[in-house]
Amino acid sequence: MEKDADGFYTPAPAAKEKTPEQSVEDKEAATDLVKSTFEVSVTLADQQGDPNSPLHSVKTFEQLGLHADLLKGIFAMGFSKPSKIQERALPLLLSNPPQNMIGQSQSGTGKTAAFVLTMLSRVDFSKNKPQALCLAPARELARQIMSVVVAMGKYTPVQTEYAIKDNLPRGAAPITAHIVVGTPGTMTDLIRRKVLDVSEVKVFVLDEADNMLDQDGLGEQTLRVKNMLPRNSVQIILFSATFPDHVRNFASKFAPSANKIELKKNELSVDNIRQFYMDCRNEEHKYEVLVSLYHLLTIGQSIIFCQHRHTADRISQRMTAEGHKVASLHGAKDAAERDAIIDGFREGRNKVLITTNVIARGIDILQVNMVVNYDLPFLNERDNSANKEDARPDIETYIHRIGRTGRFGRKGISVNFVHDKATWAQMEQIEAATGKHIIRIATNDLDEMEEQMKKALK
Ligand SMILES: Nc1ncnc2c1ncn2[C@@H]1O[C@H](COP(=O)(O)OP(=O)(O)OP(=O)(O)O)[C@@H](O)[C@H]1O
Repeated sequence: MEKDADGFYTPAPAAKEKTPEQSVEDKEAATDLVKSTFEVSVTLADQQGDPNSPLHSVKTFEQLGLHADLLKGIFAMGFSKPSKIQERALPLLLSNPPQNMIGQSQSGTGKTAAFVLTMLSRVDFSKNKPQALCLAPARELARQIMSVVVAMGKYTPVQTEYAIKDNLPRGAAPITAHIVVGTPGTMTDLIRRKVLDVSEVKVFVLDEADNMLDQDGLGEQTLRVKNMLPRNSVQIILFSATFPDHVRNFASKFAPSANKIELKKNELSVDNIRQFYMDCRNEEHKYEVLVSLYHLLTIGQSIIFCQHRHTADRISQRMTAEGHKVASLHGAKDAAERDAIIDGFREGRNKVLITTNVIARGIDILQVNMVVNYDLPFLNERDNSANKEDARPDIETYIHRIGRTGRFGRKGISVNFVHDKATWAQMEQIEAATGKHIIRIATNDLDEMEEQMKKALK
């Protein structure tokens, strides 16, 4: 086990709309910030290897022996040095013969670039066939991953295709693109319809892998895709900020003999996200408190998470009727609308996004400096135990939700609304599981909230 204690993250630039040039400058400045304070443990599939050997960690992108066109793409994105997970994962991901990887690192620390670079460097551009597939749990995340593939591959001849709903019409010609990114249902459908020929696939990536493998969620569909791929010749890459025990075993079977990079349990969320809670009297009071926070929510950008679609719709309609500008996004909206809403938010046209767990994972919008858990995430959804005392908090989803702020060393704050015994108990369990203190802010003291917010974001 290797320990790093290089210091804390430093403040992010003010949240304003940025020109592409400014974003690149920000990222260059940010590269130095992700000197993590967290511990990772590296377990090599080949037990003879020494995980602390310099060969298993790089300090520069140049050391990776990447093609010059890829290096050019990386630098054009404003990345000057690899982040910790990239330092550790990339040498293992790129070594030959290819080896599977199960990689864990906190939210916003640069996992995407690690797997995108692997896909791009393994593809043979002279073959017009799909060679790398990447699955994500939601179309918004698939589109974001694709934007990284396109940016990083800007100076390569890479061709890409989406496997997301409403992208390819019935009767579409076979895909000739090298890299296909999508969601598992559509990916399965395209393979079955023979629009996607997988015979040349050599890299298979699951982003948010614990979610993709969860038996109660997307696990079955993901397994179906894997079972259609060539046997034994595909490099399987699993990445997430969380790998709860109940999926770890399955992950090890899914990606056999994988190199593993793991976080310690109390290192699951980054320290640069300050966590608060507000003690509301009841459901209606939650709404009033949210409205009273509107000014603070719009200082930068913010995401409000609800457990149900109807709550997201209801509060956004009410707030809109009362003259506030908010957008709402959830899985019941049609594909085109979802794309327009997330793009509008990404571009800063909307500053407050009210949503469900659909974008709890992976979404990377640097200007988001506040996350509100209007409802805490909980499990036991099927028994409809929303307000029952036995509703267990969904710790992983909580970690991912608050991770929508505090990206790549920036600062951020999260606020939980608690309003009864059950939500109190859930929050205490979250505190215990993450080992992070959640600070109370009075609901009637907006000045304190503003003060705390300024302090946290300084
Ligand atoms: N080496 C780097 N230098 C500068 N910026 C980087 C570097 N690597 C990644 N980034 C930036 O850091 C941000 C977070 O990266 P990314 O979205 O890959 O995080 P993640 O680890 O996948 O997070 P999550 O667990 O939430 O999905 C992105 O804006 C990305 O462009």
